[in-house]
Amino acid sequence: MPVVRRPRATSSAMTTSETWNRQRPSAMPHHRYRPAHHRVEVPLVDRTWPSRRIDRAPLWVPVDLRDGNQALAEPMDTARKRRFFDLLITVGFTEIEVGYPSASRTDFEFVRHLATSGAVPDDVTVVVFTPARHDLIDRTVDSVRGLPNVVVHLYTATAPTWRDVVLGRSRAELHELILDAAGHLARRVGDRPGVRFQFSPEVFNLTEPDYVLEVCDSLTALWDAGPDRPVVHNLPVTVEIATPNVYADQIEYMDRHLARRESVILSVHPHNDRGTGVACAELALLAGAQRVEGCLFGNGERTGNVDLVTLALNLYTQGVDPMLDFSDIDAVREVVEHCNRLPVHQRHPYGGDLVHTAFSGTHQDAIAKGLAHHAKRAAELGVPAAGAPWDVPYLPIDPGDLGRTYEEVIRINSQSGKGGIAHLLHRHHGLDLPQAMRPDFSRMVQEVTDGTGRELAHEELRKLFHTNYITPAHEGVVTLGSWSAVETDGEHRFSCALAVDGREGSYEGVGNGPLSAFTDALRAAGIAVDILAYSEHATDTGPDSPAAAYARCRVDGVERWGSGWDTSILTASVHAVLAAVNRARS
Ligand SMILES: CC(=O)SCCNC(=O)CCNC(=O)[C@H](O)C(C)(C)COP(=O)(O)OP(=O)(O)OC[C@H]1O[C@@H](n2cnc3c(N)ncnc32)[C@H](O)[C@@H]1OP(=O)(O)O
Ligand SMILES: CC(C)C(=O)C(=O)O
Repeated sequence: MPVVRRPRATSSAMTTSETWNRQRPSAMPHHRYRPAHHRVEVPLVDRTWPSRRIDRAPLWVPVDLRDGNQALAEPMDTARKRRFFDLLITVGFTEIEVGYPSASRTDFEFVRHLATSGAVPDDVTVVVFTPARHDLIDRTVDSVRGLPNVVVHLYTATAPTWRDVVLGRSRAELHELILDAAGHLARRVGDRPGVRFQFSPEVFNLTEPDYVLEVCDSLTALWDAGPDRPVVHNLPVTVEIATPNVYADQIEYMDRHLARRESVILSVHPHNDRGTGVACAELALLAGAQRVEGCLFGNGERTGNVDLVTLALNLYTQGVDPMLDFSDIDAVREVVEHCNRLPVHQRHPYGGDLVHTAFSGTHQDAIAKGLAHHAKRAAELGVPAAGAPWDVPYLPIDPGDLGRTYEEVIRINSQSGKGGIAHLLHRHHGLDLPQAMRPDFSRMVQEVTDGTGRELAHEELRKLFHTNYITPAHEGVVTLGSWSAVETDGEHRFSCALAVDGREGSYEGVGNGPLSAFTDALRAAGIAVDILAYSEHATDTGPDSPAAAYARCRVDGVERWGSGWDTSILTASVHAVLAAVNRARS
């Protein structure tokens, strides 16, 4: 039998990974697929985009009413489109793709509705989409009659597989078809002021770069673009097939080589098939893109168009004005969900229900400390908390900036810890548990959440705290009847009626404070009590606000926490000690 030798490892990394990486080959037929670099080659070696920064917002162009709409099981009717359009205006978009007028009567009529209803503000440009067919171009041009600012967007797929399989045309034949359609469009538009042109070589990311340049440059010339009437060349990732750095190289290459560059607006249109649409758009901006097409919350064909909300708020959290207003993100989401009839995922960046919420203990602890630190910092700077620089762990954005409250930032389940629990009790019920008491209550909460497997709302936390730490003062084996505490010349005297295990009696104690006098009275009743820790605070502002008191006591050798809650601080503190006594003796 021949000896099969394993090839020797060529690097130390390989040797190491052979020892720790024990994954097994999958049974899936990965050999059916080709790596991206076999399908697309970008002649760029001296790329500069990796060391650039994005310091301003691009021109955002929402395509929800066209690309998003064409991906819906039930396309929007005029009422839904209008609601979406109005939202886009409110958010601040100034260029909006409104439809594919030659596709359907609904789309055509919506554009006519915009042209005749006064819905389009003077500074807003409407984009309409058309394939390269004379009859469909005619219908498109008819649709925009009366609209003052229009971009007519012509598209044709240019990638080899589409040329060969879908359109059945060679490079030259397809180029000819595009020029013919673009010429027809230009003739139909004539010298109408306020109309500009856009071209998308669909599947740009799989098209040979020299072919894209050839086609785009010829259109720039045909449409006679100039800096005052620039053409938009929109270079889509129609279907993602490569890592985002490849797209960035493609865009930088186009940025450097497109003719009459000052007369061209370089636009990008990423989809999200590999889940990297946002990364593609951001790297494309580094690489020279000036305009981004996408949809709110990433609706669109298959896995969606790039999400403009995420892109804009990513910029915002870098201190860059996104030029869009998402200060009521839930209202935006509500309209988008209504119009698309699709839900936004709970984990969706920025807009999902759960994205500002921490369930896990260490995250909650850090957030609670971070929020307290933020409030302190704002006070030191003399500015409202909403105006102070934001640097709170685990929260990349202040939920308040999106119109969210802090209510949902921390929620409690079995993954939670003492920091989060204390934060909720404090925030919602004014109970500021002493640090040393927090682990004790946290264990109690953990027992419930582990036992039920479910979340505990802040009201349930309060009840649990109340039942375990406050109620025992009133319902234990030691009950306190009428009592009084007086001070004479620095000496405190505590007189009370006590029932211990059902035996009633009157007792007195003295001490250097009311609580030590109370423990002295308890000692007289046969209960040895040491107060090991004690604290108290008002639970709200104002003279009538209740006080909370916390006491850790050693009672006949057993240590327990107790708590009291009363409008009188003294009563609260007496109850706290009594609750600890009862917990120790139960
Ligand atoms: C990446 C994108 O999002 S592209 C936009 C996709 N959006 C849509 O398709 C929604 C709206 N579309 C429609 O309503 C219809 O497809 C229409 C009205 C445009 C055309 O309808 P139909 O005439 O019935 O053709 P059909 O839908 O089958 O489209 C395929 C034909 O269009 C051709 N075609 C595809 N893209 C283009 C284009 N950009 N320019 C010209 N022709 C094109 C195909 O080659 C094919 O032609 P063939 O019939 O000669 O083989
Ligand atoms: C044609 C362009 C704009 C497009 O929608 C795409 O490629 O996804």
